[in-house]
Amino acid sequence: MSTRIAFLKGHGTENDFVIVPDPDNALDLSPRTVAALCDRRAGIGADGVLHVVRSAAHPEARHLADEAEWFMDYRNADGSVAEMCGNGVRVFARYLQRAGHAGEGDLPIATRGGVKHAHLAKDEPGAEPGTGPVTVAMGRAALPGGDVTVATAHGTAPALHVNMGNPHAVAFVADLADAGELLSAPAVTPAGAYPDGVNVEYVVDRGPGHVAMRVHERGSGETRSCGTGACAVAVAAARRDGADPAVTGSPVTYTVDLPGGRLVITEYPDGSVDMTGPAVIVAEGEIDAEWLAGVS
Ligand SMILES: N[C@@H](CCC[C@H](N)C(=O)O)C(=O)O
Repeated sequence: MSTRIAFLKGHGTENDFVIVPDPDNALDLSPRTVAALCDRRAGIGADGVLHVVRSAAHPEARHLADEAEWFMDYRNADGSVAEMCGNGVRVFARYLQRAGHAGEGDLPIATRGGVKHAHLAKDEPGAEPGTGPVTVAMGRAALPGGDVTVATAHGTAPALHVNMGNPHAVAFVADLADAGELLSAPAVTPAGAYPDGVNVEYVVDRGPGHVAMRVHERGSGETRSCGTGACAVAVAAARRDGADPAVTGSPVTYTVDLPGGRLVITEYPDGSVDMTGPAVIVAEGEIDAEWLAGVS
């Protein structure tokens, strides 16, 4: 009889995750293991893994344990590690709520990009419990400057370098189809602009304060949504539109439509960025430990 390991499946605007609760950090989630879990044919299938560990039990988060009880050990679908995942934080918060580790209201979550504060909204009257939107205080965007271009077989576009804890190149284009099929990562010039790789966003305007985007994620390919990407896009759009909350003293909000849904992003005069969107748990199950050992 094989041992079984609990998992859940969840998504935020269809950026989907295998959630692996492991409070004591007892599992060895190697890059191969993560890639096998995320495999959409031979595994469970997801854009990434949310490894749920107590901060005190993880060497990368121990120093944050006084601020946040839980550490989101996020991995991309290819097994690589990333600093932050915006949709992941919302889904992670929803999991903690469902598991009884958190209630409605504020919830600090440790990430490799520092502690992020999630806010689980009250459910609408009559709605299923645990279905309200989740807002995450994402911190400040950094715009290091420098000219960057992104290229696919379909063409080349100028892009803005934005860091939301993880790296992004944001390109405004005439049509989202201009990015082509995005089956492989767009080439970025200059080659050394992103030594650790980059997430690339293609953006079109939908109206005042309203954009739509596609994204090719580092380590996961084209996904149906990217929370940090939507924040990077909103900040890039605001600067392009001549709106800088630090200068005007007024917050700026952008609605960002993604293939998997809608996120609302607000940047405040102190530079902090909030992201609001849905977070859904769709299934719970058990991973066969023998299978996992075989693929690791
Ligand atoms: N989908 C995520 C971003 C996940 C990390 C990214 N692929 C990277 O390597 O930086 C989000 O919602 O932010």
